Amino acid sequence: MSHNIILTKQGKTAKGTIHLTGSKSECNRALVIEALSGGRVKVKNLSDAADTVTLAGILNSKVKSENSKTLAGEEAHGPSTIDHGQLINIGPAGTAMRFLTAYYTLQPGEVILTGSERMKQRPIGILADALRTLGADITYVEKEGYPPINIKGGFEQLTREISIKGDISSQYITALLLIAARLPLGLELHIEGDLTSRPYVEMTLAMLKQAGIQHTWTDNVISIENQEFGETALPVEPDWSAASYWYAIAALADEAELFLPGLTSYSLQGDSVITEIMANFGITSQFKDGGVYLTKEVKPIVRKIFDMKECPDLAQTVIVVCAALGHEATFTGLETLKIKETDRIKALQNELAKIGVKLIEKGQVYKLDCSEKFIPETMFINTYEDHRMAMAFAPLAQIVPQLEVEEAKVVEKSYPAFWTDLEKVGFVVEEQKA
Ligand SMILES: O=C(O)C1=C[C@@H](OP(=O)(O)O)[C@@H](O)[C@H](O)C1
Ligand SMILES: C=C(OP(=O)(O)O)C(=O)O
Repeated sequence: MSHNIILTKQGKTAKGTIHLTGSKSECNRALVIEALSGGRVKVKNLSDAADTVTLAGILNSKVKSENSKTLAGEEAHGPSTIDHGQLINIGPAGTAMRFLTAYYTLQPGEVILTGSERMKQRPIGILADALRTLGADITYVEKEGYPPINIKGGFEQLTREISIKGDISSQYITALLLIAARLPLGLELHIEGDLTSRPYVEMTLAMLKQAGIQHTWTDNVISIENQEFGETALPVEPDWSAASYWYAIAALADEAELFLPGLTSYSLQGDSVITEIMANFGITSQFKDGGVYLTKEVKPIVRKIFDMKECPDLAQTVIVVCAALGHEATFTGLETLKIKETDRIKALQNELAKIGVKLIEKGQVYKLDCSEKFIPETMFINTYEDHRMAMAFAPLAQIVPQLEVEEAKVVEKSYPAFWTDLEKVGFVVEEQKA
């Protein structure tokens, strides 16, 4: 049974303190690092994002490390033996799918990794090919290049040098970097073409460094030698992608005073660039008292072009804010949106049409046309099993008198407390059976 949410809000003032959960991206890296380190590295402030809870559950249930040998022939660290042909379902978690694909090539035994119906349409071939070049045994169970995949772990490494396309998903690169230090020959990764979502690769390397793993990155080549993890804690910051919805709420309010504890200006998360993006919409971010204060000043919006290549998860947030304000901006760097939880371009086009706004694709450039924009009395938001569709459109409840959002629990993927947090700043959230 799916439940929709009806959102209403009196007035256009947003005031309150919101404690955000930990970054799903940082947590999922930290969990894999922890598992590969055999407990030397410990994650702190684990997120309650469903993708993280799923990954933690899978990694924790596989700890049977006694007496087993790793690929390198040393004593195993962390999860290492797995039951023959075990089926592991990671649901809609893209990072978990990609990171575990690499992770299980190191673990003796055989697994089938699968996910939601959408996951079976999200490509994995580029990563599987790279791992096969290293020597891993990966085969496709259904469609070539897509999950589910069968992994026979514990391979003999054939080479340390591989090439990988950088413009489809940075998650493939992260997956390889996470296991690199456990490869007997290490890894020399040549990134071909443009690198998309670059801050996520930087996050991976920064977290590995915190865990004692050194690297070099020269031009398009990242190298990591075989080396041991250090004994350390990996603290996780609150989620900046989640923070973006609070920036959107502030941007669509007349008055805002929001405090988001735990966020700092020196984040590993590229999505912290939301502070700069939203400055264009009159939002000031002041870092003090161990968090960030957002305030709003109504002013004309000048910036016309937004490149989302380094922060794709912010695209829906920023596009919806521009549409709601009738700001006809141009967007680039949206190519990867088509292979995320849904085809986010199509989903945006469909939902923005409900307020008369068009998102027009011209090659690699997307332009908003707000010439026929209107504000309906009620609006139904389809969410396409995409948490970010629900959260990016929810701020519109400040403008549209009644907003119904399909399948409220979709937000659990990254931000389970989203609806209850909205109530803290005066949104009225009512559950409605679909
Ligand atoms: O590595 C990560 O944690 C992520 C990388 C990005 O994916 P792509 O590299 O596929 O753009 C981002 O969209 C995703 O939500 C999380
Ligand atoms: C794209 C996302 O996640 P993933 O690729 O991990 O499913 C996201 O959270 O927006």
